[in-house]
Amino acid sequence: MKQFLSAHDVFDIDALVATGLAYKADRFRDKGLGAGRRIGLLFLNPSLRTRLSTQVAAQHLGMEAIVFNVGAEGWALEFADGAVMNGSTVEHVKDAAPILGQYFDILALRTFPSLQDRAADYSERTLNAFVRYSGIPVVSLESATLHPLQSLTDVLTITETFKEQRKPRVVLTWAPHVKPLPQCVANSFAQWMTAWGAADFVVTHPEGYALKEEFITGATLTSSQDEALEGADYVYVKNWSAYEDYGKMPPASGNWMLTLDKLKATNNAGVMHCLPVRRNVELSDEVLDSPHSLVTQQAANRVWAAQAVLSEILKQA
Ligand SMILES: NCCC[C@H](NC(=O)CCC(=O)O)C(=O)O
Ligand SMILES: NC(=O)OP(=O)(O)O
Repeated sequence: MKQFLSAHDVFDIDALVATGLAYKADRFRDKGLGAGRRIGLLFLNPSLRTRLSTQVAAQHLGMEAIVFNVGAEGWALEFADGAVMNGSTVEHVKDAAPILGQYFDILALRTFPSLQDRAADYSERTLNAFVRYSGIPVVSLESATLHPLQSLTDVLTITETFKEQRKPRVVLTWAPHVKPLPQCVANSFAQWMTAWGAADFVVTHPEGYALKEEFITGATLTSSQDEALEGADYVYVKNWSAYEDYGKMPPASGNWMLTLDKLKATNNAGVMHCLPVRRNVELSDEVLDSPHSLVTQQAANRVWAAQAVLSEILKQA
C-alpha cells in the first residue's frame, strides 16, 4: 500500500482486516518492522481516538510517532495556488509539506471540511496538497469527505462479532445533533460497505440528508427508520449535515434518536458509533449503556486497524 486515503487504496479489505485481527491476537508480532522509521501525525482539528490509537499502533511496530497539532500550534497555512500572502496565512503548504517529507517516512493528517464550500471540501484540497508536496506516503486520519481508518475499524468490528453463515444486515441511520457535522464518517462507512460487499447495506435518513450519489450506489435507501431497523444485525448511528443544501441542517420530521424500544425490531443488533457521541441527542443513555453497544470495542479496535495500515505501508516503502 502506497497511501491510505480511501477504500480505493485497499486491494483486499478482508485481508487487511485479517492483518488487523492478527495484531489484536499478538500485538508485537511485527515489532521490528518500523525500526528506524518515523511517522508524523498532523492535526488541523481535534481528536482523541485517532491520535492515540495511531501512536499506539506505531509503537507496536517499533516506529517512532511525533504528533503536531498544527491547527492550534503551527503557522497558519496557505493552500491557494498563486496566493498573495498579505493576509492571515503565514506559510504555503508548498513550502511546509516538502520539509515534513524530509523529517518523516509516513505523514498522517487530520483535516475537517469547511462545510461552507462544497466544491473545495469534496476536492480534498488540503489532504491532496500534502500528498502532492510531501513526497512520502500519506495516511488520512479523517479528511474533508472520508474517514478510512474509522471504516476499516468498523468492518473489522463487524467481522469479529458476526458469527452466522450469511450476510449481516447493516443499517446506517442518521441521528440528530445540535450543530452541522461533516458527512465523512457516513460517506466513508458507505464506501467501505459497498467495496467490502459482504453485508446487506441499508441507509436511512430524513429528507434533505441524502449523501453524495457515489457513496450510496448499491445501498438500499429508505426514509423510514422503522423499516430499515427491521431484522438489522448492526445499527451504525451517525449525524451528518446536508450534502445538497451543503452544511445546513434541514428540519427532520419524526424522532430519529435510537431507543431500546426501536431496537426490538432488530435481530438483537449491535449498535455502533465512531465517537465522540452527544448522549441523549444522537444516542440515548439506555442504548449506549446497554449490551447492544459496541462503541468501546469499536474504538479499541482502532489500534488494530491503524497497525494493519501502517504495516502495509512499511512493507512497501
Ligand atoms: N472523528 C470522529 C467524528 C468527528 C466529527 N465529529 C464532531 O466534530 C463532533 C463535534 C461535536 O459533537 O460538537 C464528525 O462527525 O466527523
Ligand atoms: N472516531 C474518531 O475518529 O475519534 P476522534 O475524533 O477522537 O479521533
